[in-house]
Amino acid sequence: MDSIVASSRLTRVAAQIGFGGRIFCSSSLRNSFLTYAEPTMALSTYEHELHLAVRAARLAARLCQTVQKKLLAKETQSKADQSPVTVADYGSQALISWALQRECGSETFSMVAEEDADDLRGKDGLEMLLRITDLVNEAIIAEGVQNAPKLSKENVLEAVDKGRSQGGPVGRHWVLDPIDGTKGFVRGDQYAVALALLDEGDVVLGVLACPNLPLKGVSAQSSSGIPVGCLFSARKGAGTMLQSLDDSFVPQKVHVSDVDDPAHANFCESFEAAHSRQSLTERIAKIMGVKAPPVRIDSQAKYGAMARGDAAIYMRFPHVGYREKIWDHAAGCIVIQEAGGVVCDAAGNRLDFSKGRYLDVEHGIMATNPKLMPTFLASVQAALEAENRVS
Ligand SMILES: Nc1ncnc2c1ncn2[C@@H]1O[C@H](COP(=O)(O)OS(=O)(=O)O)[C@@H](OP(=O)(O)O)[C@H]1O
Ligand SMILES: [Mg+2]
Ligand SMILES: [Mg+2]
Ligand SMILES: [Mg+2]
Repeated sequence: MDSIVASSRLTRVAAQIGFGGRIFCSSSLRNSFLTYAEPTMALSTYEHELHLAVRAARLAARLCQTVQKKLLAKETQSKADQSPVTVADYGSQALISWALQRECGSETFSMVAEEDADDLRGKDGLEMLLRITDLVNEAIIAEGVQNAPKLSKENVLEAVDKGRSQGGPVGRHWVLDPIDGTKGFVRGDQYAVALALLDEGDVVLGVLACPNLPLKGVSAQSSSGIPVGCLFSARKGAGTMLQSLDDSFVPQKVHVSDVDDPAHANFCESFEAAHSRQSLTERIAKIMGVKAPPVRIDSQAKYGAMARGDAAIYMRFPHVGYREKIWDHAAGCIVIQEAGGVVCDAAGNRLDFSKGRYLDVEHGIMATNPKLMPTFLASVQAALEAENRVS
C-alpha cells in the first residue's frame, strides 16, 4: 500500500514538473545521483530541471577549478577555428551530459553543446582522452555519487558527442557551453560553465557557474577577502538567484542596476578585443553620455555581473563575418531577463534561440535595464549610421 501511495505521488510530481508523469523521472527522484531530496510539495514548472542543472554545472565547475589550478600547456589544443580547447572543456561537457542523461534518460535527451569528440578519436587524441576520462571519474567519485559505474573512454566520447543536436523550435534541448571564455580560463581569469534549457524554442532556465567571480563586485581584488565563486540561476517567471558556488552563502535574488542616467552608468564588454569591436563600443558610450571606462571580463560572467548590477550596460559587437552560437548567450540571456533586464540585438529584436545552433543577430547583442534601453538603442543606431556614412 505504501509503495502505491509513494509511486502515485511521485507520478503526480513528475507530471507537475513537466515530464508528463514519465516513469524515469519518478524513479530518478528517488534514486538521484545527486542526493536529491524527495519533494514534499508540488514543484512548479522547470523547478526540478533547474535543480538538476545547478547540480550538474556545479559538478563541472569543480572539475574546471581542478584543471585551472594545474593547467599544463599540453592540455590545451587548437580547434580547426584556432580557438583553444582544454581537457576541462571536454571534461565539463562529458560530465554534464552524463549527469543529465542519468537523470532524464537518454532516449529523448537532446543537447546543443560547443564541443564534439572528433579531435579525441584516433591516435593523436588518445593521451588527452585518457586524461579527460580520469578527470571525469575523479569528479564523480569526489561528488560521492552512489552506484555510479566507472566511465570508460568510449563512454566519455559518447557523452561529449551527445552535444551534437541541432536544437530548433520543437521539443526540449539542453544548451551547453562547457567552458565559456576558454581564453580567460587559460589565462587564469574569468570563465563560466553555462547551461540552459530550451523548450519549444524558448529559453526556460539558465545557470551560470563562475568559479573566479567575486561574490561581491566584479573587480574586487583577491586581497579584499571577498570570497570568489558565484552561481547564477534563473527560471522563467521566477527571477534570478545568486548563490556561492560552494553553497556556503544563502541564495539571494538579484536585480539589474536601476540607474537611468547614462552619466552614472557603466558598461561591460569582452576582454578579448578580437571578440567585440571596442572602437564601436567606445563611440556608442560617448554618444550615450557614459563616462565610466568599460569593465572588460571574459565569458558570460559578464551577464551574471550585470544581473546583480555590477554594470548597467552590456555590449557585444563582433567583427564582420562572425556568427554567434546559442550556447554563448542562452543561459546569460535568461539570467539578465529574470533579473529585470532587457536583451536584444542592435535592431531591437529579441534573441531567437529556436533556429538551431546559430543565433542570427543584427550587428550585435546589447542588454540593459528597461529605463536605459531607448537611449541605448538610439545611440547604437546613431553610431552604426555614422560608421556607414564613413565607409
Ligand atoms: N572572433 C570572435 N568574435 C566574437 N566572438 C568570438 C570570436 N571567437 C570566439 N568567440 C566567442 O566568444 C566567446 C567568449 O566570450 P567573450 O567574447 O564574451 O569572452 S572573451 O572576453 O572574449 O573571453 C567564445 O566562447 P568559448 O569558445 O566558449 O570560450 C567564443 O564562442
Ligand atoms: Mg570555444
Ligand atoms: Mg563560449
Ligand atoms: Mg566554450
